[in-house]
Amino acid sequence: MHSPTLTILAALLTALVTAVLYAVWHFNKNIPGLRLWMLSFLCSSIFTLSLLVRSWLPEVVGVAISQGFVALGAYLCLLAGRTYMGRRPFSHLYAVVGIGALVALSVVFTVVYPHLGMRFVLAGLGAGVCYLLTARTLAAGGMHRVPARYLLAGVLGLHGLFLLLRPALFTLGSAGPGVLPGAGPMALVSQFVVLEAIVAVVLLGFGALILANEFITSELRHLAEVDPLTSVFNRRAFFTLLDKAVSGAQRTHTPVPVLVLDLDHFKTINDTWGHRAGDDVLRHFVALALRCLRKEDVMGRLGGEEFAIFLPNAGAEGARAVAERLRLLVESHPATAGVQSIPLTVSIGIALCGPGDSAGAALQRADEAMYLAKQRGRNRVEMSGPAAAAAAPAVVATAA
Ligand SMILES: Nc1nc2c(ncn2[C@@H]2O[C@H](COP(=O)(O)OP(=O)(O)OP(=O)(O)O)[C@@H](O)[C@H]2O)c(=O)[nH]1
Repeated sequence: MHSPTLTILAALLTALVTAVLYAVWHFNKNIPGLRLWMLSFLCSSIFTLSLLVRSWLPEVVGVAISQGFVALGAYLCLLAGRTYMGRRPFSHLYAVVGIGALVALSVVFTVVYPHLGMRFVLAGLGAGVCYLLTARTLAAGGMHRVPARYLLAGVLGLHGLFLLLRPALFTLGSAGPGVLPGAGPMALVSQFVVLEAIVAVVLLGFGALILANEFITSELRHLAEVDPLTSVFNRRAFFTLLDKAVSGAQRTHTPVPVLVLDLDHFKTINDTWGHRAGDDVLRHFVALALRCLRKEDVMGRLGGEEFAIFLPNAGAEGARAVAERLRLLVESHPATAGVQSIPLTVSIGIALCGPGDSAGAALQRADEAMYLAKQRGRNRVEMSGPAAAAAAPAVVATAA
C-alpha cells in the first residue's frame, strides 16, 4: 500500500482510539491513569496529523512537532502505567528536560548538521525507553490478579523495542538499490514502519480499554463482596468462601472451625455514644480481630454487630485458642470516643464443620453457641456440642 495512504489510515485510527478513550474516561473518571492514556493517544494523533501536513510546514517546525509529541505521548503512557499501578509519578522536570533536549537535538540534526538517521535514533530513543519502562511497570505485581495487564505490557515492550531498533531498519533500507523514499527497499521499510505504528495503536488502544474494564470489574467485585463500613467480607461473600473451604476440607477430611462473634451490649454503646461512635467501635473491633488471624483465615460481617470467622487450618483447640485470644484482646483494648474510652467485650460461639456437614448448618451451630455465651453472662467463648468434645479436655466455657 502507498505510504501516504497508510499514514492517513494511521491518523484516522489514532484519532478514533483517542475519541473512544475520551468517551470511556468521560464516564469513568475514577479509573486511575485513564486520562493519561487518553492524552498519550491525543499526542500520537497530533503526531500523525503533523505527518500529513508536513509538506506545508517548514521542515524544522515539522520535525520539532513530531519529535515533541512522540516523546510526550510516550512519557504520558509511562505516567498512565505508573498511575494505574498506584506508583508515585516522576518529577515532571526530568520529562521537560528530556523532551526539550530531544527536540533541540532533532532541530540541530535538521538545520545545523542535517542527518535523517540521527533524527530516527532520537525519535526512537525517548519513546522506546518510555514504552519499555511502562511495560516493566505494568508487568510488576501478580499475574493472577490482572492477566490482561501482561498482554498490554507485552505489546508495549515489543513496540518499545521496535522503536529502539527502527533506525537499523532504515540503515538496511538505505543500503539497498532504491534510496529514494517511495521506491525500492526504503519504501518497503517506510511502509513497514507505518504498518507497525497502526498495529501498535490498535493493540495499545485495546489494551487501555481492557485495563479500564478490568478496573471496573474489580471495583464491582469489591462492592459486591466487601462490607463498606468494616472492609471485611459481607455475609454473601463470606458464605460463598466458607462453602468453598468446606468442600475442599471434606475431600481431605479436615473439619473447618467456624466462629460467630457478637459485640456485647452494642445497642447501649450506640445509645450512649451515638451511631457514629458505634461505627468506629465496629471498625476498631475488626482491626483487633484481624490482629489475631492468619493470612488464610477469613472474616466476614453477618450483619449489625455480628461477625463470623473461619479458620481453614486450625483444629478445635486452635480455634478455641484464637477465640480466647481475641476475646481477651477486645476486653483489654477499649475503643475511644475523643478522650474517653468505650469498654468493649465480645461473645463468641464456635462450631466445627466436619465431613457430611454443610456451611449453613455449622454457622447455625456456632450462632447457637454464641447465644449460649450471651445467656451465660457474655464476654465468653462457647463451643457447640461436637466441637466442645473435639476440644476436650479443655473447659467448655471460659468465664469473663
Ligand atoms: N453504629 C452502628 N450500629 C449498628 C449497625 N448495625 C446495627 N447496629 C445497631 O446494633 C444494635 C444491636 O443491638 P442488639 O441486637 O439489641 O444487641 P446488643 O445491644 O449488642 O445486645 P447483646 O447482643 O444481647 O449483647 C442495634 O442498636 C442496631 O441499631 C451499624 O452498622 N452501625
